[in-house]
Amino acid sequence: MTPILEITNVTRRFAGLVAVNDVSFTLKQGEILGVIGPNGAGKTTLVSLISGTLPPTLGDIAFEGHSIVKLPAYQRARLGIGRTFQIMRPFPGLSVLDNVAVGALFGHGGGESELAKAREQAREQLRFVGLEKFSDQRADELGGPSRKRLELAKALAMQPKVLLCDEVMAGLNHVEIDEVIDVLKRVRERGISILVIEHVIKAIKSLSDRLLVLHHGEKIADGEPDTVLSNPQVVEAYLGRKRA
Ligand SMILES: Nc1ncnc2c1ncn2[C@@H]1O[C@H](COP(=O)(O)OP(=O)(O)OP(=O)(O)O)[C@@H](O)[C@H]1O
Repeated sequence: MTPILEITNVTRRFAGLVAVNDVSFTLKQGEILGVIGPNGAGKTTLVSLISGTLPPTLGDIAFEGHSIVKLPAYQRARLGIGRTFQIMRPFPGLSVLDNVAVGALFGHGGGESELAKAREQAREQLRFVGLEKFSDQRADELGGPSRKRLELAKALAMQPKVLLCDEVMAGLNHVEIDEVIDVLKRVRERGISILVIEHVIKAIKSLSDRLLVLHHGEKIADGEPDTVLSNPQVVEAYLGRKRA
């Protein structure tokens, strides 16, 4: 079966710095792939390269077997690539409901053409992530944990086939992390493939089918979570440093 995403020899340079260095991997249909690595390893850059907010310097990215590397971000979103942002950016003057409705209006397949339908779709996503009771509140008045859920609801309203999650658990407590894990597992049950960047090892281990490790922009491991986490190079590069 063709992988839903195929990243081939992708490199991204910023002036003298190589943020992502010749990285290749696939995301299979219906898979949850965890991406870990120390600060500055290139994780967010990788998500930006896939979603199209940054072009790669070299390499190719294919979605459902077709190269998307020349497409702008909005076209990739319409094909079915949704993402959350590490730095959350709700539209400040809009309600929680309308923040999500914007995603529904512009999402996969061109989105809902009418606002009423978009709001209905937004309501469904807010129910799904457990934020329905905040629907009429202004988005910029939400607390941190709820903003993380809002990011997820916004991305889901675009009806993606692939969801790219950039640290949706950062700053959450254990209970909130378990709730987000539950939401992401239910997202996968809907048939959506997920690439998730996370620093919380316990969370990403319980969530992911496979783990990929980046270090200084290079892929240093890719495989079954227990095997990857006991790889000496990974322990040295990531876990060792984190404990220090
Ligand atoms: N727009 C940019 N211009 C210049 N350098 C950048 C830019 N974006 C990222 N970088 C650099 O690229 C490297 C990789 O950054 P990136 O944000 O992808 O890492 P990360 O693994 O997501 O880190 P963190 O875990 O801290 O979020 C870093 O050295 C960063 O400073």
